Amino acid sequence: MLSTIKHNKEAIIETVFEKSHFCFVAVDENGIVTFLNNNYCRFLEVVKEEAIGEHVTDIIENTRMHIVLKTGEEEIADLQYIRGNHMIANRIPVFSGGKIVGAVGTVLYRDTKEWMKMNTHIKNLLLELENYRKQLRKQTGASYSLHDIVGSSVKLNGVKEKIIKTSSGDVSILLEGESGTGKELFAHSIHQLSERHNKPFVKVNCAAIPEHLLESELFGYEGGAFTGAKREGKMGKFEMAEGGTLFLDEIADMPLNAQVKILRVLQEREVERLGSEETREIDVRIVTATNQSLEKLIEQERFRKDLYYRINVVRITIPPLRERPEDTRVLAKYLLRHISNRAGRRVIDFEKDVLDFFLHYGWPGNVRELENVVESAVHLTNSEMITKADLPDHMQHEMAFNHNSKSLKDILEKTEIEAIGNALKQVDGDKIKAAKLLGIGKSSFYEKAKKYGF
Ligand SMILES: Nc1ncnc2c1ncn2[C@@H]1O[C@H](COP(=O)(O)OP(=O)(O)OP(=O)(O)O)[C@@H](O)[C@H]1O
Repeated sequence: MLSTIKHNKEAIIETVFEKSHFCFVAVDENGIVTFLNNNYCRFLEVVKEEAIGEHVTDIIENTRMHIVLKTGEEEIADLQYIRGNHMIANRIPVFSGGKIVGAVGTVLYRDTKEWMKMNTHIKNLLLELENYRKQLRKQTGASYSLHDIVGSSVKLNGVKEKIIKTSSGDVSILLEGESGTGKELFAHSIHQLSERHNKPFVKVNCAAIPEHLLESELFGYEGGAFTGAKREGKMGKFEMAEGGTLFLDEIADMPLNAQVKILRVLQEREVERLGSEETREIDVRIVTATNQSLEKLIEQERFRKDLYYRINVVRITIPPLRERPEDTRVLAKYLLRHISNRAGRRVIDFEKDVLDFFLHYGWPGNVRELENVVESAVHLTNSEMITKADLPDHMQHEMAFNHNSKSLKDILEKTEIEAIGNALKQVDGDKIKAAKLLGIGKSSFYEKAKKYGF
């Protein structure tokens, strides 16, 4: 390559400067034009011989080449208005022996139309790519990947790393974590990162399907297998996930009968539709999630130990939001952007005290709770900023308290606010019942409720 350049230096320079589509100009340290290629001459409608030797400001409208000579700083992709158009220019100072000896300028696009054409072309390609991605996600059922999981706390990054390490391969993964921590997002990501990514991702929410339907949902049935069954029969979720991933969400709620059958399917790698004697081979990877302790359920004999060992080959624990407060701010901002776009409302940010509060709040409902709080605030706010007044009442109470939460009196008050709020929630706002629940008199309850604004 170097020897080709050496031997054909002039021809190469000629091609780069004269034959390429771009416009080039070079000036010396005083801003005098020393080179202007034919393209640029045509664009400026000047004669080359007459332009060379003139000061660049006399030849090029709105140029900044002389300024770059002074600042010594390059200007890349700058918009320059010239001959009725905005063009896109680069200006680069030339140094020799530590001194500026001139500058070169290139025009990348002679007008914004040219640039727009290129931009539209790229945008169209990106749109096409996104459409293919969407189609694939629709076909496979897995809509999220690791990129959709917002947050970069040490704890969350640790989880992401574990997911990356274990996704390829067929090992069964148990995701555990409190409700709303993002277990489903991680299950999708595992599928997307695995070799099975272009095969189906099928989710079964074990808590949402009535017990008597669970087996037919999972294993399918033959036509006429039971009263009410479809004539043509039905494919079960195991078969639907063939070649891909079956995500069993809320596995702790799986009835014991179904647990036995699932264990058999996992051991034998074959399913039998209800009402059929025929077995069908299946190749499915199992990912499960739980927000309850399976160990406790085993102690209570509500979960089978053998199934537990099958599904718990790799266990990944998703930490609650309160244990990774660094993620709260970025998540809140991401959710605000996402929700306000979807709602078509211009809400751009949170007031500082709201973000500070988010950082210290306990988030018992985790990211789902944060999502709900942002959603309701976007709809309630009257301005472009989310303020304390746009938050749910219980948060406003807590925020008011947090201002001066040092003394024992404050701590007692905080506890009272929490207890009263919780009691009222439990009894649907009935103050008499709430007073009873807390074991205090009616008038004392009314007094406190009034004090705290309930
Ligand atoms: N890190 C994250 N980045 C972006 N969105 C998130 C993140 N974590 C959770 N979410 C969002 O929070 C909501 C709850 O997440 P998800 O349903 O995955 O939680 P879960 O742990 O499966 O809850 P459950 O146990 O109740 O089923 C979803 O809308 C999800 O998109």
